[in-house]
Amino acid sequence: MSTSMSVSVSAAASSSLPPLLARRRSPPASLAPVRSLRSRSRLLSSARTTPVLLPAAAMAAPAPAASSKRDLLIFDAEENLAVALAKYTADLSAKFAAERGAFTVVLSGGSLIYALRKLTEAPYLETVDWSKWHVFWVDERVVPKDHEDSNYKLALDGFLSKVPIPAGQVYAINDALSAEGAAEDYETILKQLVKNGVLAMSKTTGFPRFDLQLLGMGPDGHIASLFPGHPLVKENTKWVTHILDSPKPPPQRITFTFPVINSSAYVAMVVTGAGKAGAVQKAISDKKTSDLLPVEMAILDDGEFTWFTDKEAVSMLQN
Ligand SMILES: O=C(O)[C@H](O)[C@@H](O)[C@H](O)[C@H](O)COP(=O)(O)O
Repeated sequence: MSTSMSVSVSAAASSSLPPLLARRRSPPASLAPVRSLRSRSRLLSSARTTPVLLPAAAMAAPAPAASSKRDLLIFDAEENLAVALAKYTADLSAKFAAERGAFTVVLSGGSLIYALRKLTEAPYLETVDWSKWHVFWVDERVVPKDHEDSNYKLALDGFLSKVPIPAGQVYAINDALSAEGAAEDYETILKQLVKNGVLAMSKTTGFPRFDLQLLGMGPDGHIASLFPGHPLVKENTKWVTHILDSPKPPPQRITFTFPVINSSAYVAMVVTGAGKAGAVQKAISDKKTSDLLPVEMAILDDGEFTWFTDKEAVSMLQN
């Protein structure tokens, strides 16, 4: 079992790092396997990062599963985060296109879409094999697709309209249905894609295994439309469910459930800004309480979970 978390900080940011992180640039010999450090270095080779390993006790997630791995990347500026996120995503696109002939990518709403902007520019616009992409939403607001609140519209305007992904491989919700109907319909579509081999299944969990989920986190620690204290965080049967009383407007949404998020091969948790520092601090702390935030419940069964953060988002970690 691997309970380590590796930490990488942008070289440009190192002089202003909190002492805790800066001090741990020379890790003791007893730390996590070098293998995991090597794989991170390869993946982020153009991000000008200096990987550092922290001991499990310092950066533990709650009970990681057998093959899960967690990394914390800290960037001095959102611009550098966006550069690294584009390379990370393009590298995974190439890997899965070669391995499976398809790349299943899940988007959230919010600031994540802006963070993907470098993928729409050179070199990625030309080098990524966009024909292999299949795009999904981890959550969607139950509004018409051209509504300002639509996560589909947000992604279309900021990302999808700028890259040549085949239209038939972009899986928006059916906005003519109720929230309950749209969730059931979305789950049916996922099951069809499993049958035809586009979407993988986890051999251990029995839930679909997306290649990459690109997620954001709210200041309250919510991810997808799974909110703190809401009964939906305990849903463990459905793949997709609905919510009628979302504390973040609009109230009606559909969302992937935790078993689907946690069956992913890769999750990028993209979190910036001081407003999220408290939730990041709680999520990364080794002191776990019974009132877990939804982001703390994102524990991959067999995959790699990577935080993409900026200095502001980790500003409470030294405490
Ligand atoms: O539909 C939604 O509301 C989003 O999918 C939501 O889950 C989002 O990812 C987080 O709230 C973070 O949003 P920000 O990055 O904008 O804070």
